[in-house]
Amino acid sequence: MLLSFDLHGHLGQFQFDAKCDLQMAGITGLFGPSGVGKTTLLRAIAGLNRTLEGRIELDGRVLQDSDRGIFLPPEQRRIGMVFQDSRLFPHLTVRGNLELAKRQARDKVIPLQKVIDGCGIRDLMDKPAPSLSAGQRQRVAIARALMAAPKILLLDEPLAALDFASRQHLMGFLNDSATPFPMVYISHSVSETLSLCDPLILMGPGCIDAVGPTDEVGQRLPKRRGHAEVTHYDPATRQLTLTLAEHAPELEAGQVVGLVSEPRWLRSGSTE
Ligand SMILES: Nc1ncnc2c1ncn2[C@@H]1O[C@H](COP(=O)(O)OP(=O)(O)OP(=O)(O)O)[C@@H](O)[C@H]1O
Repeated sequence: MLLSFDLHGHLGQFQFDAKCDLQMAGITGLFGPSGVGKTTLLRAIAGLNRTLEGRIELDGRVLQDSDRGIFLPPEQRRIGMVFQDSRLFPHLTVRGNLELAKRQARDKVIPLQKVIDGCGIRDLMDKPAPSLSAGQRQRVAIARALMAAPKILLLDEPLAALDFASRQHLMGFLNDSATPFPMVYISHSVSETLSLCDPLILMGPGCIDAVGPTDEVGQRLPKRRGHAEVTHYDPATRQLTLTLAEHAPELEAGQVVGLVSEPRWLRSGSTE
């Protein structure tokens, strides 16, 4: 399924000019520093941003062509979108939200039970939407977007509110679900992007910097340097325990995170 866009315009002082032809399959990562226009691009593709001029075409269908005065509204684009702070229909339960989405689906529906298990929302089904925590709401928002069976799904930091275990579980499920619904996935986490996404789009300020297979483009992602304190040293096994001094969700338990320089206290066999 081909997604093409050629969009340009201003958002206040911010200048945007991005062009790309993307063969959508699986999960495409959209990566770049804060403020370069990732959300702006996804909102434009979904039809939620009328400020940018230009052309968007998905699977042979023109969604926007400013020269010809074409701008399909979001509900006619069949594009799903999950934001970091997605809202659910507040007057409905979780089940009600999912059933409503299912009614919009035309084909390729994933069985409800599979979505419930994949998103880990079995215990939430009869809860009113406003009673959910941020992480629960996020899981339901992903489930709802999948139930609507969009042509493509745009995910803007969808796992940001989730704990490590839920994130791992959902990443596995999204990976499995990406066959019928190709996805574009924004994340600030380097490890999440590298493990989940292929190909990758790298954005610079208001523009596309690179597009290509994760093997190649992934080399350009920033290498993170973690600051950690030594909280334990066992002289018998010479094993160090480090505690990260900052939140670094992309670093996983058991991962080698760095090198201790000048470990004077190591030589003396003491942690003083
Ligand atoms: N409605 C608006 N009016 C003026 N400027 C805007 C508007 N929306 C976005 N911008 C500006 O456009 C730029 C891109 O914003 P955008 O949210 O798309 O970036 P981003 O790459 O998604 O950032 P982040 O990773 O922090 O979410 C920013 O400089 C932002 O201030």
